[in-house]
Amino acid sequence: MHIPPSSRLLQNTKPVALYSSQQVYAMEQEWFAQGYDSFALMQQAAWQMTQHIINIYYQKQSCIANGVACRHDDRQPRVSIWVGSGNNGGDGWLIAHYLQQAGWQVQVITVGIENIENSNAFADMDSAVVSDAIKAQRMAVAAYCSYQRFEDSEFVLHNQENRLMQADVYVDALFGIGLDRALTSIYKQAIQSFNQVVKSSHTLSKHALVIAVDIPSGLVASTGQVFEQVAIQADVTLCLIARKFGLHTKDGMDYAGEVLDIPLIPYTKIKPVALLLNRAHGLSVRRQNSYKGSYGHVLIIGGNRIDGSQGMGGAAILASASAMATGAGKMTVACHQAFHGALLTSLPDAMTIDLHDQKGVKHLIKEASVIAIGMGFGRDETAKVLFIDYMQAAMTEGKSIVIDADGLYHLASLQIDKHSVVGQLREYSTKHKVCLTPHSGEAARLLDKSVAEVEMDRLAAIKQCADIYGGSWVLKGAGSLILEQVLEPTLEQELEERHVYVCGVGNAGMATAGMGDVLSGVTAGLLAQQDLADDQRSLRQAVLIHGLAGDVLVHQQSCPSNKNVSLFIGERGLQAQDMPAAIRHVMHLITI
Ligand SMILES: NC(=O)C1=CN([C@@H]2O[C@H](COP(=O)(O)OP(=O)(O)OC[C@H]3O[C@@H](n4cnc5c(N)ncnc54)[C@H](OP(=O)(O)O)[C@@H]3O)[C@@H](O)[C@H]2O)[C@@H](O)CC1
Ligand SMILES: Nc1ncnc2c1ncn2[C@@H]1O[C@H](COP(=O)(O)OP(=O)(O)O)[C@@H](O)[C@H]1O
Repeated sequence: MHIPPSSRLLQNTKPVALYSSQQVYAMEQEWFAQGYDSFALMQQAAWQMTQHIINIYYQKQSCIANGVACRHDDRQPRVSIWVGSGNNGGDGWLIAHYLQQAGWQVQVITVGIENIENSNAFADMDSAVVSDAIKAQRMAVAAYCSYQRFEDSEFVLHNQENRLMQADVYVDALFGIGLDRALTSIYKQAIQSFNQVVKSSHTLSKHALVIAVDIPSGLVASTGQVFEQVAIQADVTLCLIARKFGLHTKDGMDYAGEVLDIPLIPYTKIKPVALLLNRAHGLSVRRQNSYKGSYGHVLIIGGNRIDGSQGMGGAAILASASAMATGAGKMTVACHQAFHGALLTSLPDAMTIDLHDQKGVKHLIKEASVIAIGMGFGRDETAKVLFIDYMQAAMTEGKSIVIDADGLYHLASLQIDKHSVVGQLREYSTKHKVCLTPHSGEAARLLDKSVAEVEMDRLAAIKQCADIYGGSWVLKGAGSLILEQVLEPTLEQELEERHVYVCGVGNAGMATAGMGDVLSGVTAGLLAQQDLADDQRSLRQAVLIHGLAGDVLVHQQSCPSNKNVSLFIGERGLQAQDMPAAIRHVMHLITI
């Protein structure tokens, strides 16, 4: 993934609107309803994609050999275009036709197409009975584009090394936004074969390029789901009409490669399902005439040790160190006494109290500006009683609340118990900041669903969480989703559907234990700093800072502004404990 350099970490561009397949179909229908022709749109799409393919290919040719420009060879490029039976395949046929006109050597591989029509090619081209995909196929066949049926050939499985099959560019036009379920056997086989052929081209050091038409086949555009890890592995996706949600969450991030937009039709009024964020809000510098009290007091409640089981003191340490790294003024940690020593060794700036000292903790809840509860809090009955008690105290005192991990576990079981605290929290969250930060497993429990059901439709899951429990939510994972509560909304805001945001930063190095505790700390630390504007201390800002900090540790180019800062660690081996230093660095970079 391309990571922006520090000068581009700030939010100076508009978030990218993301749409579902159904919405893109609706845009097309709006366009056709105005009298525009669908086949003309397909031709336009294919023509523009052809130009992109030519440009990308030659750009790549001139960049190989370690950035030293070298002349590409004189032979015409070879392209292998894999087409399915729908309109995505239609795009592929037309691209084949146009590339052949441009002098490229073209080979079309068809999948799932019974009969290739090669007679009477243009007799009924204007007829509405003939689908756009068939029209496209006829045009390509009439222009003598060579083609082969995947089903007939058995070629891929047996002749992967066959030089005839080797190409410089592979175009995937098997499925576009029409893919909505797990692949049937022949398509699965075709996609696996496509990836294998590309791989064998790479081994012949051909620098083969894979370009997906609209969306890599195998990836569901509305959800980002790939079934059984079978999808085209694209270098570039040429995204038609509007950016698809599935390209930026879950598996989409692994398969889409670089995404280039080909808008084709003008602005639509259809509201996107989500907005992609890559930039954080800039932070103002602190006032000189300020003191620790100006930047809030965070109370972390977590880090418990249940008798006879493992302790989770690290969760509280990571959360508190991260909150301090965002610039919170003061920190108290209510954790099991067994961890006080360890906590003070790593974070001497924190104050400590025993998690089980109910009177003392409730007194501190009064003092604090933000309560973050649940990280390593414990799941037993005693912990549940404490959770209810501390939640009620925090609500009575009107505090901002962050709930994570075991806090979410208790919330889910209190929902099953029909405990009044759930309703109270829902009501409370309409007037006060409440942030809830589950991963899919925790969300599944909160929704009484399986993890697979949550993963199948993460957008629906985060909306259901917000509907049931109220408050602002992040559904963590690759391409975390964020849905924020508007406090005391106007009637207009109440009627308007809220935006879901997708976090466009962060990396797989962050898939290690404790990263969620870090996020809770960042969220609480920002909330505490009331000198910051609402957007600057929002949940989406916290998720962005957390992701950017992960990127600073993994991608050297993320922190070029300060050559003296050496935070680079790399993806494998990144640990949650590395994050506070990177958070501090990001906080500095985004201060304007
Ligand atoms: N004129 C326009 O509107 C423009 C459209 N454009 C292009 O059209 C693309 C959308 O085309 P599309 O709607 O035909 O869908 P596409 O992805 O080609 O395949 C649908 C077929 O797949 C089938 N199918 C689904 N899942 C399956 C599975 N798991 N296993 C097996 N089969 C499965 C499904 O079957 P069904 O559900 O009907 O049974 C159906 O037959 C879009 O991405 C863009 O590239 C551009 O040219 C711009 C102008
Ligand atoms: N592949 C990834 N890409 C981007 N962010 C990730 C990835 N894997 C994990 N993260 C982020 O790291 C954090 C992990 O949180 P969580 O699963 O709660 O960890 P833990 O419970 O161990 O603290 C989340 O914010 C998540 O979005």
